[in-house]
Amino acid sequence: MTTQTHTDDHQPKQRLLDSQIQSHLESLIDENNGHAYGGVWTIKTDAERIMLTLHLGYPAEQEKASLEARIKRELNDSRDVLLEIDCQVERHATQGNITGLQGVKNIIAVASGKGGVGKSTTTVNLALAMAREGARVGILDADIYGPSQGMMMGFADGTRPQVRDEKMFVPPVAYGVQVMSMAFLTTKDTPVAWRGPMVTGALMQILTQTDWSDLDYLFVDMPPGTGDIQLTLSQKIPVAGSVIVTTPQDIALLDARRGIEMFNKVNIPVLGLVENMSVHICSNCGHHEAIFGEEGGVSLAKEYNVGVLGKLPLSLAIREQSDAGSPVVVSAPEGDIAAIYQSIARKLGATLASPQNEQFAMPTIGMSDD
Ligand SMILES: Nc1ncnc2c1ncn2[C@@H]1O[C@H](COP(=O)(O)OP(=O)(O)OP(=O)(O)O)[C@@H](O)[C@H]1O
Repeated sequence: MTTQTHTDDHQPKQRLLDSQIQSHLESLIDENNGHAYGGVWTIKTDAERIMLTLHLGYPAEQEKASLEARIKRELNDSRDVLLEIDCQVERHATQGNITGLQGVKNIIAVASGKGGVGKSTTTVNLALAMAREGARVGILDADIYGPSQGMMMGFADGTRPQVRDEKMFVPPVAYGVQVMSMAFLTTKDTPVAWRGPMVTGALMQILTQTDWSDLDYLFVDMPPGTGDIQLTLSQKIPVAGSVIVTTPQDIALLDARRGIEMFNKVNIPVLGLVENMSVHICSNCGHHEAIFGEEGGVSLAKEYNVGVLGKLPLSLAIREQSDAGSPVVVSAPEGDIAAIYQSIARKLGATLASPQNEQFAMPTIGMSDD
């Protein structure tokens, strides 16, 4: 089997048998999870074209063009290569197999060990990136003490969800994403000095009384930290997987460690870390500077055997666009930063859908130490 990665125009192109195409494609590595694609291809050929359908359990629409080009190079066939991606997101196991939520296939909790690391910004851009990959997506802003999803998604102050049948909230939609937030139900004067049980009770009520419509992924922007509220939510919300947002700063890493341990305790797979504000790129000269230290998230990920889904630079555009209600993934979708969020979204979907994760999602026996 030839596995050429480069073609040059002078090299005579080959004409592969369908079985050869099949074995090339099966051994191709899925860059979103590091494993070979295997038998997920439908192949049709004629005199001029190789028509491929890739069947995936996660959305990857934004990767289509680059993957098609990669396959063209790999096969080095004289015919044209046309790629379609068919995505079927399945419902994955929840912690302890607790009952899932109507209208939602998979809930992803986005957490951080401490406040201010960019968890909400990451959630909103990740959700929008997932939608651009072709998934149906929602966001629940559970960051009760600083709900910011409404503002970042461009909703006007005072936005309220409609109520259906006097009991279900219809989530407002922005950029194709369904959003619910405590901020839609309260006023600025509502006291936020609620105690834990009130907070978790109110959030569970919003979660279950929202008429989520046919979502592949619902991102829950968790309250920052790893206290009682977070632990209770992690036990009650039927979560398929979690993402931890951290900065490379030591203290944030210590806190992120607590986040991983909290999810381990309640048997929620940590699908990966997002390292935020990992380098500063000078807007004048383009110089990269790791102001919060280098590779912190990577070493944490190694220690706990979780992957780093991606790293975001400290960037003025990320902050300004979120504040303006038009996060960078939708305001500059072709830019370098949007590309990082797109890659994180695909990796997240691929990690959740991988068979390795299903094994991890099974309840573990005899592991608990408390
Ligand atoms: N990569 C980044 N580059 C520049 N600014 C960023 C970046 N990520 C987040 N920010 C900014 O940092 C501030 C804090 O971000 P954000 O509100 O997302 O953090 P958080 O972890 O959700 O905070 P909290 O938990 O307190 O709600 C915001 O002003 C946001 O715009």
